[in-house]
Amino acid sequence: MTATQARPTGDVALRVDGLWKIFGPGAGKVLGSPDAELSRAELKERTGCVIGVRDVSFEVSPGEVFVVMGLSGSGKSTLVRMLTRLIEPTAGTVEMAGRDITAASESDLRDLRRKHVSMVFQHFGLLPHRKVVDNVAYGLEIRGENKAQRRRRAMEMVELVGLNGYDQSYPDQLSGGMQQRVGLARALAGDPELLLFDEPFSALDPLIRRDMQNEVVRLHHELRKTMVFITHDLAEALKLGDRIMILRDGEIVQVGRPDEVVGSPADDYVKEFVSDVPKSHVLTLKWVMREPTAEVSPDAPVLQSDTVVREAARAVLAHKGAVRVAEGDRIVGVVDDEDILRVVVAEER
Ligand SMILES: Nc1ncnc2c1ncn2[C@@H]1O[C@H](COP(=O)(O)OP(=O)(O)OP(=O)(O)O)[C@@H](O)[C@H]1O
Repeated sequence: MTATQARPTGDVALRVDGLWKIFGPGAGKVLGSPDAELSRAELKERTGCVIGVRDVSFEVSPGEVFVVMGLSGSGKSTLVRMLTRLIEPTAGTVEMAGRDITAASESDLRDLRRKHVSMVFQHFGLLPHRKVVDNVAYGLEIRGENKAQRRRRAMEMVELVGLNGYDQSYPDQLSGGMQQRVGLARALAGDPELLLFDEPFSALDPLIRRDMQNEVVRLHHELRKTMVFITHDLAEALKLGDRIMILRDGEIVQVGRPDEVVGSPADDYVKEFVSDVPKSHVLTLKWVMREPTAEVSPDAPVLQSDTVVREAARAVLAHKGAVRVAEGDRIVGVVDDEDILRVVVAEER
């Protein structure tokens, strides 16, 4: 198994296997023919078909935040829409908690979208003539829940996303950030197993955007929902993702934890992406440590290898000489002032 296909073990919330989307007339005939080997540009030139997503496979664990990142046109929206079959895949399978979505009937799909999966979009999609509380309750209404129940739940969600006092407002009376909070509350109201975010904060001002990212981090800590989050912003991906999948031209370039993507970019495309990242905020000691040496005192402090460099800096700099780095109980390396400063100084440059 290659690094780009690294898979988590244990339970699986979402499994995507060999997923393809080819747009255009005759798209169904491309797979299984030699044309399937062509590059995106060559295929377009030869057949007029466009590859949206090419042979993508990955798994998401329960409670994981899985970020899909790539430039415009890399296939992010097509991929996320195929997960609930808002776009029909050309080939491949999608399984959610063991359910085969690709084989599901229309009524199963309706059920899936009403009860099990919620989506948050860039354009909030709020109903302008409904108050905040009624927008939040909308999905519950469609599900047929009674009025008292859905109102109670909607008010809980309004409070959860920090919109207390705005339940009777209309969407156009709220700022963009607040409208997106309504979108979040609406998505959470039905207690879905999986939340899909399609560039939800791209249209927001940078400060509001940061607030909303923090809000997602907070909600995730609180609710531990499985999330698939689409973005073209690496900083957002690093902040939110337990793992990040990087797409280019519809294909997977790399899947890994933030420190893996920054510490060991799969190719020049990813290297370019991560070149401006403040590395000390992302890299862990694992990426800067050296082999343990005999000179390191057995009394030297021990830090875990998954400690972020920036957080370790104070302890390392405060100690005279190298500190030890451990994985659990096992000492796996040493780090001294110079190793830390090398990362920090490179960042300054
Ligand atoms: N309905 C369609 N018909 C033909 N080509 C399409 C269609 N939808 C998407 N594409 C093409 O598929 C490719 C992937 O598009 P997609 O919108 O998934 O990318 P994206 O990464 O989400 O981009 P963006 O960030 O701009 O939304 C692009 O080349 C796009 O032009």
